[in-house]
Amino acid sequence: MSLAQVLDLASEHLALSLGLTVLASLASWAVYNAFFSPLADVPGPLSARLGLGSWMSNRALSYDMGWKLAEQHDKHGAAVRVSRNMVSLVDPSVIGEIYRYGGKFEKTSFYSYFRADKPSLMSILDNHSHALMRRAESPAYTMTLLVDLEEHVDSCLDDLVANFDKAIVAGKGKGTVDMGEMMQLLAMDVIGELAFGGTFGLCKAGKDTQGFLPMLEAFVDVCCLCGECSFLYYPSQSADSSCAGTQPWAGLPLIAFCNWKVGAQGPQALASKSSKAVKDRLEQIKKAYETGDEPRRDMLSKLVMAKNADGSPYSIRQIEVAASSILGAGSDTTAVTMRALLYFIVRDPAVYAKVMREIENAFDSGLLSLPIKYSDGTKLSYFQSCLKETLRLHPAVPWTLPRVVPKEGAVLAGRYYAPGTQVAMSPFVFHRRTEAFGPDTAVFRPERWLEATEEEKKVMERNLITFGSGSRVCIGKNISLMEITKVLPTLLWKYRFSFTPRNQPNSPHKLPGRAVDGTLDDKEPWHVKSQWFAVQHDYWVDVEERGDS
Ligand code: HEM
Repeated sequence: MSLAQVLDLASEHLALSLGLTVLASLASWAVYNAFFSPLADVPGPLSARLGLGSWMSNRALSYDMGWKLAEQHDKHGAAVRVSRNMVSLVDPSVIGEIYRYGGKFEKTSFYSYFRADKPSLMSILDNHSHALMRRAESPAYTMTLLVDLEEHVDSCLDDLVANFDKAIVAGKGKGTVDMGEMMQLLAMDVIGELAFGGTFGLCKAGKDTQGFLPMLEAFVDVCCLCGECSFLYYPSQSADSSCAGTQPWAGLPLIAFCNWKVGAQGPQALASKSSKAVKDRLEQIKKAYETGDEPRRDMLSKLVMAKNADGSPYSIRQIEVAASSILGAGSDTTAVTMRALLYFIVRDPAVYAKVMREIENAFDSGLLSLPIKYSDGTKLSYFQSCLKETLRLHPAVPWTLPRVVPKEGAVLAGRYYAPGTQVAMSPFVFHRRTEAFGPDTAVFRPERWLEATEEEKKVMERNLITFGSGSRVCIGKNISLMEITKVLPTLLWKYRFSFTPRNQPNSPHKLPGRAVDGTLDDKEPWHVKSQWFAVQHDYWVDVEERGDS
């Protein structure tokens, strides 16, 4: 046979050989993952056991993380393999192991997709660098500063209330408002006040004039998808990797997608607002030194004073990244929780009546007055137990909070996991397990927090992982609790709320009702999408003046 004939034959069969090679590689990859991987014995969906990595990506695309993962745990028990190398766990004993202070489990590179050109508290992976950054930025989150932050929440709340009043006038005594949007505008404006030197003016305008909402939504979509897509994921395992930093190739789809989905308006508005705010604040501080005036006290005033571990001051870019990450971490989460708390209260007439009795008594006795102080709102014990129960049943972040098993390996809930294995817990799934909160976990029952003994309360507090747990626990927890404790009692005191009926002419609803546990039901006032955040869409509420406020 001549050389030309050999080449002819080879090219004829090249496509076939290539196809067979790909098929054989995929088959051996799947066989290895299903039967020989160290996680081969952990049950889970077929695609995860075959190592195809598509199960988590599907959750990111289908917005059904919470209930799909809960289904898997109902079917398979306390440990579920959700991807080639990740196991979701729901055993209470592992919280302290995986997330504890001073522990060795680090965040997985999933979080690196939350990073801009510099790491933030949320996206930094290695524990040592995180501890240094947390120390540098913690003055922006102290309890003593919290009191100063209250007046900024009050001013945003005044702007929000004006929208409700306008809707009531327009509706001749009964307004209909998009509570989903209203709560988001408020939460964003509050972050503007706290971390960007002033409100974004969204509540005043009554709408998202800057395009922030679609921007944040697209950003989280891309983070979840890239973070779970194996072809983008595996090359970025190193601790300092980042889509927009050390791996610009991986950042390109992110930026392209954001621009395609929302245009550049949101990111640009945010970038120019943050750099102007930082420059203005540095100028103010300089002037304050000269004139002896006290500069405005907020989170930004603390961030501009932050120092790196070597004593050098934070660069302007570091301050901007810290402020922007506060917007990403603190606005959606707080808005989701405020919407859910109002939902759980209004949905049950007995709960609504009890909350109102408590608030009315507090106003009558002089415990509360407008503007409501956080320290007074914390004394509303029934309201506070409603808040706890909301944090349990509708945690703003239902996604798994994944960590890497350290080089020593780890025994978790009686099974050994090899170094490098990823282990995770979803607050949504865990909070609904009987091993975490007893037999009636699916029921909204605020009384569970009031009836519990001190010992039982301690266990429930430990099992409540809405804000994460241990060394990477949410640093903004108290800020959001302060905001919620001021806003909700004020709105409940001023207005009477009911869900806008879905089956009526001119109903504003556009999506089918879907509860946080995935149940499709037309009685639901909203449509929940469960991804990194459990966001409520299409949430319409009728609002009337209460009269005696
Ligand atoms: C109800 C409201 C909130 C919820 C449910 C929530 C939830 C969480 C969770 C679950 C984490 C841990 C993520 C993980 O371990 O993977 C976290 C971290 C974080 N949160 Fe929040 N958050 C809320 C409000 C806020 C607010 C208002 C701010 C800022 C003012 C904020 C800033 C942060 C930051 C900076 C981190 C990273 C902390 C670190 O790793 O040191 N959060 N949050």
